Amino acid sequence: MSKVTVVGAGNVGATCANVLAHKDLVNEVVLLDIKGDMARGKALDSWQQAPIDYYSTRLIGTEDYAATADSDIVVITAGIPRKPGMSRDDLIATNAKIVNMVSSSIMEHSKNPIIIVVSNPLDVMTYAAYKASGLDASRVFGMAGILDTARYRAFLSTELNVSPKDIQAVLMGGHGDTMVPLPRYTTVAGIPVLELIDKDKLDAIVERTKVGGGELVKLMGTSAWYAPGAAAAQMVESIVRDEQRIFPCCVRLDGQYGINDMFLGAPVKLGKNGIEQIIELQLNEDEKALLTESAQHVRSVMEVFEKMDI
Ligand SMILES: NC(=O)c1ccc[n+]([C@@H]2O[C@H](COP(=O)([O-])OP(=O)(O)OC[C@H]3O[C@@H](n4cnc5c(N)ncnc54)[C@H](O)[C@@H]3O)[C@@H](O)[C@H]2O)c1
Ligand SMILES: O=C(O)C[C@H](O)C(=O)O
Repeated sequence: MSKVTVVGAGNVGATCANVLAHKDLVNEVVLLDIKGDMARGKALDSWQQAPIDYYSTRLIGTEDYAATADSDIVVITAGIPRKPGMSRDDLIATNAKIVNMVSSSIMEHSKNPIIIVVSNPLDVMTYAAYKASGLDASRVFGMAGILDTARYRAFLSTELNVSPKDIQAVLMGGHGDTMVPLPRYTTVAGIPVLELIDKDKLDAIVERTKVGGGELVKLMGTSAWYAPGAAAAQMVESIVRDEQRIFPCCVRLDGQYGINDMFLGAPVKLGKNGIEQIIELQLNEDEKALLTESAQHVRSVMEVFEKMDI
């Protein structure tokens, strides 16, 4: 694979492009934005970092989809972020149109790319990109779970005073306050987390994780970008290197977990073909109930999307 396009040269997109360049994975990263000069400026700035940080990935900034031709992977970060007091779902009216238009424009220039959606509301925007692109569901998926578990792992790392490198976790459901962190599947260097932390402290961390995006929106007046940009780049890396890594991603469920025809967070294997496998965990009744509640919420936002005149 030789070419990745990142659409949206704002906070998340520019960070993702910069992290990708540092990984030296591909020949070219195209950064596209309706603000062409902003995209050109950020691409040039990142390219001028190459002699300092030693990478060869060329960065091109543009507003012209012709420059995205034959992209292997496209990361969509175009769209507005939320402000304090807003939910991610409040972004749907603006972002559905943007994601729809971006996905169609990408398909005019690339035959069979893999699309990773970042724009919010994530689960429904991934569905929008799937519909507009006409690609197989294994090639259209969303970034959320890596970010949400990273927050959960970071909070646990602070509480337990252990390296975040040693904390493994998985999380399911929609990318919103109904997300489902799974303590039963959380380990610290192989030790079940419940052997290391009191249940009430763990419950507090789970609750903080669920509103982790909102915590940052309150602090900054806009949403996060360092961890989100790096999370999307990590997905690209697993695909380009065909690593077959297992991450929670927003994927189309087709009967798995008893859920049909909707995009929702679940653990998957990521490789050169995109989603190589959806992993079905043996959830207990409580976990299943939380997942059902989360799916119902995403379904209600999907219904809003279906009624929109795009
Ligand atoms: N999935 C996640 O976990 C996650 C994490 C962080 C942010 N997000 C979402 O990502 C999106 C971007 O966030 P941000 O902080 O980078 O916002 P931002 O405002 O910094 O950047 C968005 C960029 O999109 C561009 N844009 C708008 N319409 C466009 C179009 N039609 N074509 C091309 N570019 C267009 C804007 O010009 C802007 O530069 C938001 O919707 C945000 O909610 C999702
Ligand atoms: O919280 C947001 O609005 C952005 C993103 O979904 C996040 O979780 O950081």
